[in-house]
Amino acid sequence: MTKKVYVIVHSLWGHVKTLGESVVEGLKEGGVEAKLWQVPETLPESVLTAMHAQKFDLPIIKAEDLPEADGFIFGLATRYGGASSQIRSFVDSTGSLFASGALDGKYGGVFTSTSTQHGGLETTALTFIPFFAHHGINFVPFGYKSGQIFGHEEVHGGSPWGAGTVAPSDGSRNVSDLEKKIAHEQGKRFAAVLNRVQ
Ligand SMILES: Cc1cc2nc3c(=O)[nH]c(=O)nc-3n(C[C@H](O)[C@H](O)[C@H](O)COP(=O)(O)O)c2cc1C
Repeated sequence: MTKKVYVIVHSLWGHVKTLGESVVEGLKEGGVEAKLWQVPETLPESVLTAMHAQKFDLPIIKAEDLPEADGFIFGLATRYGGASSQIRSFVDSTGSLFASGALDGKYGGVFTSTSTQHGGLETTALTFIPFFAHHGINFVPFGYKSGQIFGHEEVHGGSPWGAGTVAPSDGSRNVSDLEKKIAHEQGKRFAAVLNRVQ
């Protein structure tokens, strides 16, 4: 049966969403079903307006949607070196799935977005792993095998943890072609891992 992967993002200005679209394309190329979701927004409208937040036409995920997928890849916009509270709030809503072990044995990955090169790309990924561990979800890293994150010719996000982008909050930089390529490859590699297991 075709495996199903949910790509779940929180994105205020679109960078994480753009990466998520490339991850979805890679997953599909890798032969699995893939769907892009966003987590519920938790900030008041007045704050979102002040932040010039964008609105995205993506379905909003609920905890009870998770068991139907074989894997999840979370798109994490960094806040103070970790995942945003919107993502944290969503994972905090998975308590009943934790209690029943509904996600045990599934597969998980992450990709990240920071406004600065060293503003938390790795800490955001690393500090999200306990969520997977507590649910018994197998973390699937991006690794180095594809070779795509070795280059030094241009500034780029992405690490052995997962794809990534460098997204200054003044909107002066869009997700680069290389970062999209890395995100696409992450999706493809995640699909390959899923297709290797029962
Ligand atoms: C409250 C807040 C805290 C942030 N903290 C960090 C941070 O610790 N490090 C960093 O590099 N960028 C930080 N950023 C920048 C965001 O991570 C960046 O703008 C975001 O990843 C862009 O993704 P998006 O366009 O999908 O929303 C912060 C942004 C906000 C609003």
